[in-house]
Amino acid sequence: MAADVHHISLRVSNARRLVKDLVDKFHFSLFTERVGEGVKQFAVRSGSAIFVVNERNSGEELVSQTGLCNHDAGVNAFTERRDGLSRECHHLYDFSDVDTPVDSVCNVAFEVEDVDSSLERVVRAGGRALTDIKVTEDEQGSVTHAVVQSPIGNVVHTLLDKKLYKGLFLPGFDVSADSWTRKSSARLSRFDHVTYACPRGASPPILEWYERCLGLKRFLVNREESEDQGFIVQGTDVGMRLKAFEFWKCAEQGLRLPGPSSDVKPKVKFVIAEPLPGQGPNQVETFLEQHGGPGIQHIGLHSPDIISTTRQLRAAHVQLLKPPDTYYSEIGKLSEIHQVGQSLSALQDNGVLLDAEADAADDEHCNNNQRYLMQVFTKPIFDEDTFFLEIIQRCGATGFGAGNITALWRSVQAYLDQRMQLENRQNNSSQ
Ligand SMILES: O=C(O)C(=O)Cc1ccc(O)cc1
Ligand SMILES: [Fe+2]
Repeated sequence: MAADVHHISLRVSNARRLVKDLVDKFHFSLFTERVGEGVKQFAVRSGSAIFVVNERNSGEELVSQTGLCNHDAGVNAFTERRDGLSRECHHLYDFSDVDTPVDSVCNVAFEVEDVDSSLERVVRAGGRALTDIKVTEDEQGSVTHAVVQSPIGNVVHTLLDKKLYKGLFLPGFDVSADSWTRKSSARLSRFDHVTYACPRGASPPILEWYERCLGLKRFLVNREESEDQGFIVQGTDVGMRLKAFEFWKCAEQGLRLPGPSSDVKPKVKFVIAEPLPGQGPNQVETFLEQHGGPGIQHIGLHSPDIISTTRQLRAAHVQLLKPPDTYYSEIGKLSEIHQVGQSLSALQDNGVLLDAEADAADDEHCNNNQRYLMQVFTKPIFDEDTFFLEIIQRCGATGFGAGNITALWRSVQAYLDQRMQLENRQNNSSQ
């Protein structure tokens, strides 16, 4: 199935507050919104990355009476209907059957060639449609969509076809009254990857679902990964299994030689993280506990200039995770950094991690063909220790670096330990 991410929806208790943060701190622009009785949906964009911020509230009953629902496309032999229509219309292009008790990222919406055939494939492969096929329209044209349940917790996927639509975003959304935007010298350009957290042993059926229902394909996280075990990150205080998958580029575009002149848009990647057995409390389990089940743990956003973006984030008081002090003095790290032409002090001052692909960094003749990536991570952006953002700049590298994942794990662990100590101290002093 040829598809790509159209937008990602979040469901939060205070939508304006999050939108303001995304604009002020991450330099997204608020460009369109759908605000009515009991409904608040805002769309912000940076490059091709679009977040729809939906406000969760208790006003769902109100919505079926507001007349905002659009007509059904009619024929649908395979939908399990329940009372989905009014709830879906609460957050248009979404489905809020099970409302999350905490802020959460709940919908990765895909743009597809044809909703009918995509939905048929999902249902034939054992997936579940949550809504009928719907057509929404305004004077700019029409959009067809349907929502399917993902195999992961509260995450759903909206399948959208907007070939017949010329408007700014989607029918039902108006130009935002506020149009918040910021000047920016280092704007985030696109979604790079979406990382799910799931319980131990849960990744095989999840992968199968994505392959069967949506046609995504597994790829290896890095050269150290084994096909059946996934990439195992394990150390004294580290333990998780990672598997990754993506839409297969060639299925849609035919075989094209990759290279600087190629205009093939990189596809969003998906990563599943599951904790290994025998671990103490760790970041994947903390997510599952505080989120109330599996879901989207973090999203990687691509920056064309990660050092400038990180400086901008720090100036806006975004809390970023610092890697352990030893990270930059690990054996080989300095030469890895110099070999790809980056500066240790710029990376270290900003807490940016760098990972060069082994074969490229080891080969001293490989200077013009270096493949590396740089990453930096925020602390959780909601009230709970759940969802966070990552800024990533890829310079030829397509996977995920083993060294960086371990460093990230350790810095998240240090942050969680600190939070736990603080809570314990507060509890003790209030007794
Ligand atoms: O390295 C990345 O960017 C990943 O997305 C892998 C990953 C997944 C889960 C974690 O808790 C930490 C790292
Ligand atoms: Fe990531």
